[in-house]
Amino acid sequence: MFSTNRIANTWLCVVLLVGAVILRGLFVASYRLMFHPLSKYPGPWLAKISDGYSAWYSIKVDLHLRIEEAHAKYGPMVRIGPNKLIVNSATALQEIYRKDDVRKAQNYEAMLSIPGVFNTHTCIDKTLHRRKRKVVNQAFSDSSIRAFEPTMIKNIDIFIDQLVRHCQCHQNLDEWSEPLDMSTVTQRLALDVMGEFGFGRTFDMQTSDTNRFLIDAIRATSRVVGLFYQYPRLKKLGVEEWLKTGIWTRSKFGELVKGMVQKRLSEEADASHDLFSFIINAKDPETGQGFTLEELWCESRLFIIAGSDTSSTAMAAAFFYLSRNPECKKKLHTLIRETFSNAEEIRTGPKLASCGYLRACIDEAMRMSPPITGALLREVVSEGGMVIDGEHVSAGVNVGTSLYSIHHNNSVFDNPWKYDPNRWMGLESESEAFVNRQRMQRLAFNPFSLGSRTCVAQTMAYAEITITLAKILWYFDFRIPGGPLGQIGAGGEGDRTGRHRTQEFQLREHLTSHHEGPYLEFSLRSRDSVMSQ
Ligand code: HEM
Repeated sequence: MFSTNRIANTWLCVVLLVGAVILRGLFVASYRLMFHPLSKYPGPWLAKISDGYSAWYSIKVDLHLRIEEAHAKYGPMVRIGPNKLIVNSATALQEIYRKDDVRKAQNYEAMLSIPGVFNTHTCIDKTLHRRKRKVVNQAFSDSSIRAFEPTMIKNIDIFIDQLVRHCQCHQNLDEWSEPLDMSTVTQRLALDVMGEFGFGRTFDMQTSDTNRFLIDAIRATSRVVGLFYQYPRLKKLGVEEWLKTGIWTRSKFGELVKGMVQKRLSEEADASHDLFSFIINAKDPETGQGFTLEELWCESRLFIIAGSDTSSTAMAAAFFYLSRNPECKKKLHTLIRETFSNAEEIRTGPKLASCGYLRACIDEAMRMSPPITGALLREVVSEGGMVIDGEHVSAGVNVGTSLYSIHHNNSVFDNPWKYDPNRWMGLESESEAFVNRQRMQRLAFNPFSLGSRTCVAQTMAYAEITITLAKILWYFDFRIPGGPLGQIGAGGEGDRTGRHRTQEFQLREHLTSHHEGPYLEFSLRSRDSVMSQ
């Protein structure tokens, strides 16, 4: 009798609890659908009531495609989360990222690997960010990048050397190498450059297997962090513990970074020209405090991820588009041979700067496949809210523009899904309409974001990508292999998820992006060019 009552009571409690949860859910959903300041904006209905929508598509690495689809269906202003308004216009982009009415959204806090420890990228507080950025800016000044350039070129030359070996120098000039996955080799190069830039020592990714787990570790870290960025509550609920994805490689990554930081700290600040030579002794002008050990770890992790994944995406994308647009590649081959008299001349300076078409090909690759594809969220903090494209948006709302969508917005870019570097070439005799169009394009093109939170490393990234491409074009020709390998990295005809464009390099978004291919075959352009190696 007693136990029957107990069972009945337990059931009653369970039913009441489930009922309360359902009621609360219904209440929250009704509020978000009908009374929330964003209730008048269109969007997928699930996105309006829960961040679960963004989280799900973040897991599927497709969120940029779903946002693009929502813009096509609903127009330039779409609600992609209960509190997220995404606006697809060049004017909104300028208003959101350049104005002082916003700061980084609280979602960035979900990226922290140590609670309470922010790095330059995750800082939400504007004052703290200004102080960190001031220190980090020194490492990226023009003179600093110039001083680092020989080390960068040393690593690019290892890349070239490996390719020459891959081509097996003894072959006939008209023979082609085995296909090579450009995503993998550019990731290795970018990581070696970041190792040198961050800690004054290479990861030896290009020449040894030891640290190659880093590629998987970075991908696993970015996927987990990207998920929490979309749905911060998941982190608070302790979901990280359940996510076994890459836990082993992620902790190995953490140990490697800690080891490198410790080793670097045991040396003099100026032992090498790297990020640490600037931040080891930097002091906050107000508190007199320097970076703590935990801050150094977090800053280092950021640089390794932000600095490698992005540059390698840009390089892999450029190889993809050039291999599919032989007329552009041919023009570049001629340009590089006409501009430089030998490969050693290929470094930053007036000659490289004069290669406008090379820069146009790189920019066009980043327009088509931006290394960061998503909407970088900003919270409106001005008390009275702010106006975006004529619409009043209340304080507390998260706003953003998807880089992928704005880069394919057909009111800004003619034929936006076509790889066309000429759209970046200023042709003097063009009409006023053409000049206005170009001005609009420039306003909308923002692979490095804009305003006070723009990428700190633009100059360095362009130097790395431009020198690498120019050297490859100097030494090699490349082509797509036949068969299925040649299709890796491209969209598939008939795909219904937004990946149907066969001429588009496909990115899998998780904050930064992962990608595969293109697989390319290489052939040396002339033996003389290798002899000078
Ligand atoms: C093609 C290469 C690159 C692209 C397209 C790129 C893109 C971006 C973008 C879009 C942001 C803004 C992120 C946000 O608002 O959440 C950013 C920030 C940042 N990037 Fe890059 N990046 C590149 C290369 C690099 C490299 C090589 C480094 C380091 C060596 C780097 C370090 C950073 C840092 C520290 C920030 C945070 C800046 C701040 O908030 O003050 N990036 N990058």
